[in-house]
Amino acid sequence: MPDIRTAPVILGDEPGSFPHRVLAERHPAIIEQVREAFPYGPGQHRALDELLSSCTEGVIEPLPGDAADLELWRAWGLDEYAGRSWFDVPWLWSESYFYRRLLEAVGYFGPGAWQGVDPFRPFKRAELDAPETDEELAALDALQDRPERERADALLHGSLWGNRADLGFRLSAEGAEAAAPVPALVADDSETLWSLLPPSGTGTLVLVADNAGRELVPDLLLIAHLLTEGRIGRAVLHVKPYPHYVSDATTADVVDALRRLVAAPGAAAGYGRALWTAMADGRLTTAAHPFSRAPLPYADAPDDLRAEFAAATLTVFKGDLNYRRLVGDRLWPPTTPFDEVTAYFPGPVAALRTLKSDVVTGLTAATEKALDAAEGRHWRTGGTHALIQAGASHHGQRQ
Ligand SMILES: O=P(O)(O)OC[C@@]1(O)O[C@H](CO)[C@@H](O)[C@@H]1O
Repeated sequence: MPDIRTAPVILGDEPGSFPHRVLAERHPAIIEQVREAFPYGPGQHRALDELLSSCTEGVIEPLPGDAADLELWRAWGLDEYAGRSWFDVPWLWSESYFYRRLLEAVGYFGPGAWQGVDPFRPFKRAELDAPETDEELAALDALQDRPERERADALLHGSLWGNRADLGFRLSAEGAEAAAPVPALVADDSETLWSLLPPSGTGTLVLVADNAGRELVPDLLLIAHLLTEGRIGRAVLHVKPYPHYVSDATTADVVDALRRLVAAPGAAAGYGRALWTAMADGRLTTAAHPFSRAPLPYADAPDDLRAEFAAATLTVFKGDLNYRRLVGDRLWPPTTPFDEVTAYFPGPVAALRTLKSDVVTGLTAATEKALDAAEGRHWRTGGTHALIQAGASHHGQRQ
């Protein structure tokens, strides 16, 4: 049985590795993409230049002394990592801190006229307005006459594969959407997941969202279905309090997605109206907990968040980053049981994720062997495979 304390934490220090490429190539590309998308002034250009040289050849700089979240970041490890190379500290930490610094550089935290302006908004909007979104919404019309379980499965898969539409990922994986996923699902615990949400259920679903746009829309459709069909009585949608990892959803993105749904033709508008009503009467709420953007695994979640997860009927984590944080950003042997790495979690938990980083658990030895034989390491990061994992037997013990 693998020892969960000894699987190595992923760093970005190995040239040629996926994490190294993210730090050395993706982050500079994101800086340039954001710079080109806005008519920023000289101060912002200077700050972006400084961030570019810091993250490629410099060291991690501390936050300004008056930053409102300074104490939070100190509690999350800033004092330990400041002064070290971005490549030598845990990759999860390094990436998360990069996004914090990017917001700083463009004046997101103010004071000033750029306070609160999401540097990723143009990309999120473009995706929401894309013709592909129209096509996906139009496909709902054909679903309406199908039995409940069939609709539930279709919407679960919509939410799962919606995770491929992550904008940051596309910067370095153009074409992944068109590639044939073989086998598409490397693990499928959907029966367990549905058994946790029976049609007569009245419980609470916590959905920890990932990306805005073409991922958030199907997440919302799934929630609408579960509420309307009585599989849950309430849903809490956890989003980020600040823009993060390019396309991560914030409350503003939820508003955009809901407005998009209610304005759509056909069945989509009905889902949108059901959600709008559920927001008004409190059956659907959004949450933006500070820990949602922490550079740490969910095993380190604070007590208030643990209590919320403990009280939920099911907590669903969406996407690659949330998966890394749920199981720990470590190089697990892929056959490490999902139940084992999530044993600390205080309630029933599920993950819906396309594979876009090296972390994976819960595979059978045969699946791992077949994937390695067919693709080498590419299946881990290419975004062409996905998993549905769920576990109900938890002790909630801290690691
Ligand atoms: O969480 P998401 O949106 O599914 O994916 C986030 C991601 O694009 O960012 C990281 C690299 O920057 C990887 O974990 C993953 O590829």
